[in-house]
Amino acid sequence: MSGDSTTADPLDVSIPLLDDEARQTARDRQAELTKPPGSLGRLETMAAEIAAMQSTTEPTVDPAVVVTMAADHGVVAEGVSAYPQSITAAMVANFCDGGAAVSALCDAEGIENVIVDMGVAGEVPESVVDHSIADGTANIAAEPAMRREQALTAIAAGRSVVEEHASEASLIGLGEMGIGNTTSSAAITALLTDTPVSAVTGHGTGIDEETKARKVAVIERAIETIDPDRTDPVAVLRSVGGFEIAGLVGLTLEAASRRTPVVVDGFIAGAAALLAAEIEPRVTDYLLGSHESVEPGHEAQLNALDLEPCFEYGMRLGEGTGAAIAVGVYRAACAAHNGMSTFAKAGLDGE
Ligand SMILES: O=C(O)c1ccc[n+]([C@@H]2O[C@H](COP(=O)([O-])O)[C@@H](O)[C@H]2O)c1
Ligand SMILES: Cc1cc2nc[nH]c2cc1C
Repeated sequence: MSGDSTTADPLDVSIPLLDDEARQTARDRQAELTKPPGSLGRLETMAAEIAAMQSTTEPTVDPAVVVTMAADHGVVAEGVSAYPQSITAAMVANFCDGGAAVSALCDAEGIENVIVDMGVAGEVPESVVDHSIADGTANIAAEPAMRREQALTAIAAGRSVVEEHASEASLIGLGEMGIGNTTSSAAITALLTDTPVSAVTGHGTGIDEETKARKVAVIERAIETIDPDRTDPVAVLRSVGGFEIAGLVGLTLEAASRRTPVVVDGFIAGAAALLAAEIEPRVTDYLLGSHESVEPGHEAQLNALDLEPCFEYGMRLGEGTGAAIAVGVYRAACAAHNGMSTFAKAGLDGE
């Protein structure tokens, strides 16, 4: 974002059109590479789409950065998660020690993992990027999660994270951590995809059926009581969202404005992507799929965003784990595209 992020309107974003010429050049090259046309399947399309996003003849994912944003949720007081709130801060410390799943996967893929505190209720290590808005959101069962001004500050913070920690990134993966955030994400998804709450609410960290029924009731009551204007994404975000979700909204908007592809992770990242797309629909041009989450509402998000997942491995962890794995897939697509020989060069053109 140009200028001072504290005074500029965080929703004011200009997203460039995809470069159709670069996409066509990439497709033409794919047809000349030493393989039967189309034989690399979706890897061919992936390379061409990244070329159109980056406006280049040599699409790349490197350097790749996964940003993991963390925050707490007041709604955990309603007993909607299988784990206590303190796990959020504990996992942030684990990210910093390199001991989390996302840490191991980022190490394996040569990805930088940036950890951001957007509103964790508890002590976090000093090495964490600090954009904490408050010690967790309010309980949406009783009141809106945050003030509108807090939502806007969090979006601005997400945008500044790109400038300050991922300005050189060729690709950014969305990651998050926050006990209770599947409740927020289900509420956002129900509101923005016009789907019944029961159809988009899942087992999160592993709750039983009784707890899931309570989770559905809590979300339904929150939506009924707060009754946000569904056509105003910031109203939806501030009513039932979370600080880490708001940060990811800003991150996504800013990355797209810089032609940087964004790999959407699971259900919570998907909720952030839905909100970003409501703010600026062209953001969807710059989104790439990762896995298909076990959370039932993920499918409604992927449909609304017209996003194809790369794999379905039964994952439901978040943190940016799916995005980190997907980087390897997109890297493979770019490597084949850039590194292969053509029929003419390799003397395979039948002469
Ligand atoms: O990414 C997903 O699809 C996903 C699905 C289920 C759970 N999670 C993670 O689990 C936490 C939220 O689960 P819960 O049950 O506390 O709402 C949060 O830290 C997420 O990163 C993530
Ligand atoms: C241990 C643990 C790790 C997580 N990572 C993302 N969400 C999580 C939830 C729990 C409970």
